[in-house]
Amino acid sequence: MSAPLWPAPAASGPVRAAVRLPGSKSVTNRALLLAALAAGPGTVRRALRSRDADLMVAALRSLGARLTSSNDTASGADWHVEPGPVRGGASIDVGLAGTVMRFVPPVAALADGEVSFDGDPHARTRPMGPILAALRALGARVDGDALPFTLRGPITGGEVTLDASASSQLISGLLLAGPRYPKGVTVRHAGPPVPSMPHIEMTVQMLRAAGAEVDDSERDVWRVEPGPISARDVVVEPDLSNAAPFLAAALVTGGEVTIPDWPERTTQGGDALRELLARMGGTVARVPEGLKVSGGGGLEGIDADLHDVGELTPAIAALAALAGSPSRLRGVAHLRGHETDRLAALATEINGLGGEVTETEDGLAITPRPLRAGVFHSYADHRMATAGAVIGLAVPGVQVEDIATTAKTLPEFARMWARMLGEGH
Ligand SMILES: O=C(O)C1=C[C@@H](OP(=O)(O)O)[C@@H](O)[C@H](O)C1
Ligand SMILES: C=C(OP(=O)(O)O)C(=O)O
Repeated sequence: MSAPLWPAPAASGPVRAAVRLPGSKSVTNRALLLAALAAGPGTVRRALRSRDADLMVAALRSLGARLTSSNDTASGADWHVEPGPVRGGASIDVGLAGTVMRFVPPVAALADGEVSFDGDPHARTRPMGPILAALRALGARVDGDALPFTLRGPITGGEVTLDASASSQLISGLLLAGPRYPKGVTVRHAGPPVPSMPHIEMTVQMLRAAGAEVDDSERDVWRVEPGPISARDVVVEPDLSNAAPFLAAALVTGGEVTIPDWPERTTQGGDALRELLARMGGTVARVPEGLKVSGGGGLEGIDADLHDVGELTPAIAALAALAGSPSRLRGVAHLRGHETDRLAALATEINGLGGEVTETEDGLAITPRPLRAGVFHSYADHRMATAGAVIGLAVPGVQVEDIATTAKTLPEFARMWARMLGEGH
């Protein structure tokens, strides 16, 4: 049975809007996890409320932490987090959340007792083998190399080598729990280059901010010393990856979109939108309120290596399909292991509307063609759904299947999109 179809609104003119985005998924889930492992109670403010964040909250609760929210709205909350001894006996649902499936097992490995993990059907195909093997090498009993699996600690930590070319999260997960292992942890990567390095920098920076000692001076080696994680009051930045479809709308419609509170400095990969959108013809400016992107000067294709910022690929591919010249998106073979095989999904769906997209070994070659009305399937992938919305701005009659899947990181997407299009007309 297929999910409902959402008629993607076509833009009736240039959009002019300010779009306030909820907190970053990546920062929220790291901050909640570190707070749950801290030496005392702490607070995570302006945290994202979404499926992935709620799954993290539920996982940490079932491992023994107490989390209570205030200022709770559909898309944000302040969490008060009281750590407790990490306990076994839990059954954890990871949904389709990479941050939950890769970050929580290393925490569960602190417990003296069995913890079982499972998730959505597609989650069972996402790469987990290297992190489970690493936990096994560090002394945990793990049955299985993918979801579902059960894990039994406690582990003492130490040194481990793994191939993290399929996902940076395989490293981030081991590092985040690392200070709590009696011997700390040394993680060595051996294999093709690790993608999404800004997300590992985010992990290292957030660990250091929480008082952990991290040595990342040698390429592909990370050492986390054992020690307490400090209790803190953390404020989560807006989700810059989720800014992508909204800023893309400025380019597609020749309008202007401002994202308030764009951080001056950040480890979020989404910050690369400033450069990518400028290269595609946008005018990008920091303004007192945040970041403003204006279109109107044409939409050009791009040849870009997105290895560090793979999350942005669906939005960039949507823009590329509407551009005035061809594009090559490179360095993103690992997207085949994301929420869905994003390279296949993007090629199939854009081509289904009359486009010309071919998969390459590590990305996509996109030749713009006139597109027509049709269904854009989302494959339970929030970023496929929002890519369909971007194309729909310029192509009347696009229907995105299962827009509700945006709840993974942005439950308010459809309402925010409508509001953006309503403003300024
Ligand atoms: O650590 C994180 O918060 C993330 C790391 C990246 O994963 P990959 O390295 O698997 O691409 C990114 O794509 C994902 O959305 C979030
Ligand atoms: C790859 C993504 O998510 P996850 O955290 O589930 O890996 C994403 O949000 O683009």
